[in-house]
Amino acid sequence: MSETISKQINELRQQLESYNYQYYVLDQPTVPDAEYDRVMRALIELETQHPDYLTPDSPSQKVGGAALSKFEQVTHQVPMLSLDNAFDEAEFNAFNRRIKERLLHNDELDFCCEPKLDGLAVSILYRDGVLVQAATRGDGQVGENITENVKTIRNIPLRLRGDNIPAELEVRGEVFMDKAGFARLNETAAKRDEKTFANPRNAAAGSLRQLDPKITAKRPLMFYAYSMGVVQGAELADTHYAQLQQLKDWGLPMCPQTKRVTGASAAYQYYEAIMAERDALLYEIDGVVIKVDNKPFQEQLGFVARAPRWAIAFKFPAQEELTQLLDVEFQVGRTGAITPVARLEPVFVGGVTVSNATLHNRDEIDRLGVKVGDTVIIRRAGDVIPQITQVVLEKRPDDARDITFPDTCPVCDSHVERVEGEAVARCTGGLVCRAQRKEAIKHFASRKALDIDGLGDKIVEQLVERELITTPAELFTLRQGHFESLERMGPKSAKNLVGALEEAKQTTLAKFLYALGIREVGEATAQNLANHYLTLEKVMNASIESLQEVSDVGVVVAQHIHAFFSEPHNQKVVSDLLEQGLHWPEIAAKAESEQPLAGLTYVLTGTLSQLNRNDAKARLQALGAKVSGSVSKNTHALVAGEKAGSKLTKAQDLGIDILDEAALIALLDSHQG
Ligand SMILES: NC(=O)c1ccc[n+]([C@@H]2O[C@H](COP(=O)([O-])OP(=O)(O)OC[C@H]3O[C@@H](n4cnc5c(N)ncnc54)[C@H](O)[C@@H]3O)[C@@H](O)[C@H]2O)c1
Ligand SMILES: [Zn+2]
Repeated sequence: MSETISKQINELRQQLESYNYQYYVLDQPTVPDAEYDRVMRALIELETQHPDYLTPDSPSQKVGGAALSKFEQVTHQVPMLSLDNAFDEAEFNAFNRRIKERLLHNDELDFCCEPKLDGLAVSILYRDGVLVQAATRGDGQVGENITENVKTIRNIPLRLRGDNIPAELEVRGEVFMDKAGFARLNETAAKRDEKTFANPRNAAAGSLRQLDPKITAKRPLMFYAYSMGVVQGAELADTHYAQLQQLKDWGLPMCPQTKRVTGASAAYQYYEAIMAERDALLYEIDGVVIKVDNKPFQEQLGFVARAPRWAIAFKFPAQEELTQLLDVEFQVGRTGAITPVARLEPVFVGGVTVSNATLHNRDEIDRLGVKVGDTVIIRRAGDVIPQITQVVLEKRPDDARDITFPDTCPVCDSHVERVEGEAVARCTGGLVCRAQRKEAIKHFASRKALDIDGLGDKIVEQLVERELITTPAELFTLRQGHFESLERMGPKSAKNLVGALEEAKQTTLAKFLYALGIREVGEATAQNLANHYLTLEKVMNASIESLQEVSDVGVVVAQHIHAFFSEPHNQKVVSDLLEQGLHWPEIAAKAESEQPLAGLTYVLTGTLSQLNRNDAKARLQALGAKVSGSVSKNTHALVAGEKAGSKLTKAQDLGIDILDEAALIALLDSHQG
């Protein structure tokens, strides 16, 4: 029995020592604070039940981590301690009861309430008002000399101001990084492929413990004072709150949210109010610190091994927790984007139970290096959706398995496309995929596409939900009776819809191509494709290389078009549509007279006020003209709008014809059928 207890205790101690090392020395924690706190509680519980095993070198009796030897060491005349924790209201009330009993005090106590800043404790020594030394907490007894680094923090005065300045004043407080500064620092680091910090606390610690103060100076560090250490040659106030005011008068920054209250329930209200404000605060906090305000009471209460009895860190519910990644599922969005979603062992974090988290895309999976079966850190802060922030590698099981992205859509089995340079993978079955059906059919029927009069979004939704149609082609198989069965649809509207469908069958190749909803193929691109290839068959068979010859089509769009028409499901819908009788005038059959600008190259420049640039281009192309982006001796004419620049000058130099917008409109109108 006793052997197993001692073994258990040793394991917990070793675990905590390793966490301490990663956290305090490397500034790189591997588990969330909540996990650390749990292990610590388990240790304290065992040590309380079996006091024989309690030793002074147990992590439960020690503060922080050892001072790094690369810095000069500073011995603290008054030890820098940690704080005891309360994790809920009952624990906080127990704290209040304990101290009142110890003080034999029946009335409500005054408390000084402060946000618990998530940074690191620092001691700053002023002699005759001048900053002479600064040190980290280290192990509480011995810290690191970081004077030059602390001097670079902008809101720390190098010289005190005001009256009655003590001969010696040791100020204690927290150095931290605000949320915006932390985000910027990590962004820059990520861009340079440098290591990023897990949280603002580690970023602050890592920045402050730099051997080169010039690096510290570049980091957005801030300081708030929260107590005094050694003080000589000054009268001090007899409450903690009033002492903070004295520090403020001497020019030291103090947290603006600090407040004095009377009684435990007022302190609890403060805790709730700050928790509600938490997301809006500019800096990260992990709770509030409640301190007995009366200084003589503080002295009476004194200390236990590693913390004062007169204060407590009342922690907020954890925003980071450990859980296990059970599986990864792939969801298809309404535009075909395939998103990996993590299925998690349900865990209570940030105030809710979380069982799913998005993994965004393949790049994110690679960045995390995560496998199914891994223990991961999940973070949920405020309203932000839950994120997996880190993998706990030391907890990886032997049978952890790689996450493989599907080659085919999990919904419709169409091919999955991943365009180079884009993080997102997509289902190419735009016309058939159940996940994309509603959007695809709405787009197909929209005004600039097939323009099916009366077929609004609500109707499409009903048709799809009732499974009356699964593809745009099936729209044309619907009879009046089908429409009449829909909500709020009279016989007359149903009849009109059937007529509108019949009418929509007569279209143009450009509109048909646009209606298919190929990614990044807008109206203008569809028109260019039609002008270039003249027939649907040629568009469908075009290679990626050939597609790039079409004006405005780059490699990405070419890949989208090619992938779309390579997908057999889509080919089937296209042939179904043709079978339903969709048709358009053959462009190739156009008489010469209908292509009056064939062989002529136009260039558009400057701002057009009446025509939109894309329309102007499309109309020129419809008349057979080529529209190019640059002026050369082959240019037939330049259309110059307002504020035309270098292209106009070049055209003038080359003696090329120049049209203004009015002339262009006249030209287009003169060829209007
Ligand atoms: N994730 C890990 O691996 C890991 C490892 C070690 C420690 N930790 C975390 O650190 C905690 C222990 O660290 P700790 O000993 O620094 O204790 P603590 O951070 O829980 O509390 C003490 C510290 O609070 C800070 N503080 C902030 N605002 C304050 C204020 N207004 N007044 C007084 N102090 C204020 C001071 O720096 C003080 O040293 C653990 O509970 C755990 O959450 C995590
Ligand atoms: Zn699909």
